[in-house]
Amino acid sequence: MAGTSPHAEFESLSQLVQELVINGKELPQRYVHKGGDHGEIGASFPVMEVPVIDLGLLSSSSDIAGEELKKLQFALSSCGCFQAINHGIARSFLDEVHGVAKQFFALPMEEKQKYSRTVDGIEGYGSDKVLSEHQPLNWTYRLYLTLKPEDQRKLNLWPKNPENFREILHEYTIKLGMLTEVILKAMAKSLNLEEKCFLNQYGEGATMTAKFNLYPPCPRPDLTLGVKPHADASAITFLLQDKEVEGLQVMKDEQWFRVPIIPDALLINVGDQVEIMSNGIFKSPLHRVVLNSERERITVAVFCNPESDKEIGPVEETHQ
Ligand SMILES: O=C(O)CCC(=O)C(=O)O
Ligand SMILES: [Fe+2]
Repeated sequence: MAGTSPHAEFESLSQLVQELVINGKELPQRYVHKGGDHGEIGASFPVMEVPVIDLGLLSSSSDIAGEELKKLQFALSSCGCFQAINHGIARSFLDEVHGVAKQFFALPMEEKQKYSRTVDGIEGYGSDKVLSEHQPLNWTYRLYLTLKPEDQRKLNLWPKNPENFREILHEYTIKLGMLTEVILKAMAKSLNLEEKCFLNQYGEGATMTAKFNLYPPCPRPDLTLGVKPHADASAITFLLQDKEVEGLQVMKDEQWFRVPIIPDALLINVGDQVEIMSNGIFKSPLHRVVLNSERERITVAVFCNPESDKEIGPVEETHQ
């Protein structure tokens, strides 16, 4: 699109997806993903048995906690993710987090565009940033926001509608901040390492960002993706899945597996930073999002990243 600004292109593409949702037209070429090295999209894939970890048991008597830590260690070194249950966040609160995301995405486009990502920024509402003519686009809208450190929040991009959006997101940040500590400690303990060794590298001034994802229904889920294959650059990621519509796939042993929905569970995955800190024992899994032709899917990912100017590296005791 020579002659138009990237922003104008972004605007017209975002309208394109909106039109497609309404009119159900053919898929534009820009959205066609060739499977490439990562294989087919539309095939039926097996369900992955993602280990379910009861976080409440981690603080119980040592035998029971020991068993749960073994399960955690297995989960993180095999598929790189687990379903956390009994995590202390009420079902009704998780429903509210999902609910405010749903209400925001249901607003008219003009209202959502008040929170649009700017041309040179990464935060805010929008679809894929177009960096090259040949880049396959993801079939998604997202709202990306910094949560922590608090003084780095761009509150002008935090929706005022629905009116409890900001309050819910603030509360969710606090709850996940506490869980991050619990999980980083458990990860270290599961490897018989000093319990704070990951947490110390993670640092006091760690960054948390949220990505609210909307995947509209897609007329050709066999040709395109909601998110192309990637591994998260975070230390760990919390994913609040849609309770009704599946879509996440994780790669293990060169094969895609579907991640099942467990109501009330938070899916937690290792990111590249913890893979490094654990000297590669824990895996930052390759994952992608497939689409549904009938139904939209809404998820909320929260990325927890080590303090930005802290150097990280494999924890000493993991060196062979
Ligand atoms: O929406 C999902 O299921 C996963 C999203 C994801 O992987 C991401 O935002 O990094
Ligand atoms: Fe991801």
